[in-house]
Amino acid sequence: MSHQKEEKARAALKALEEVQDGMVVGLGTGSTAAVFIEALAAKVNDQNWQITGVATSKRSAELAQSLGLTVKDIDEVSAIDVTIDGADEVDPELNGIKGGGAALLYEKVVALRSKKNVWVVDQSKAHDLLGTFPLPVEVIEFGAQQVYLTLAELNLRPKFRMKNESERAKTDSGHNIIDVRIDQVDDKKALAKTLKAITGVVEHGLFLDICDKVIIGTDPIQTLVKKTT
Ligand SMILES: O=C[C@H](O)[C@H](O)[C@H](O)COP(=O)(O)O
Repeated sequence: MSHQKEEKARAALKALEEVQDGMVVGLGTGSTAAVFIEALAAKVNDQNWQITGVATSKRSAELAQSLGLTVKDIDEVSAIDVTIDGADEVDPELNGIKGGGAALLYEKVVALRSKKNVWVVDQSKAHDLLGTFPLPVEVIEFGAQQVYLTLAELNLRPKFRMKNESERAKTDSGHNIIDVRIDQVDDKKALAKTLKAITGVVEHGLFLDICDKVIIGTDPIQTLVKKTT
């Protein structure tokens, strides 16, 4: 197993400690979240726990169900106790970039209704400043090129995410993704507002003030916890 995979697995397994019998658990998307889902399913089967999962993508729902976990739609639960998800980049204030796997929209919907959000990452995701990783912006198909032009006018160096040479990638909602570069942008909160205000933009992958805890799967494990003011 590669070093990075080992760290992802260590973080994902540690996150099991966040879950107790009876909880409704948000199931993130990506390779790290997948390890968590597998470990959670094993724990549930072993301990005979009653856990309800709320998935942040079709593939996480399918994985969880294939392992015997109960999965409900977000609109079928009254609350989500904790969500365990991966991230593409995280800073020391627990702000992050998500959506490398195109699941940012459902991930943000689930995260914003979760009592606690825990991210599981390997060391390569931890950065002092956000912006090394391209920021995904989810846009509706109609007029996507117009949004692209607007993002170019904002000097965000947009690039359509492609499925193959001729086809644009699509999210679970059937939207397109435009990846932008935000390494030159100092005020990420202002950028988040600007992006949300563009007609045609559904969501962006800046997760600001959402995460409560980051587990970095180094040996020994490092934990970052949100400072309460
Ligand atoms: O859209 C995908 C998600 O935001 C993932 O959580 C993120 O890309 C991290 O994925 P991984 O754990 O595979 O690095």
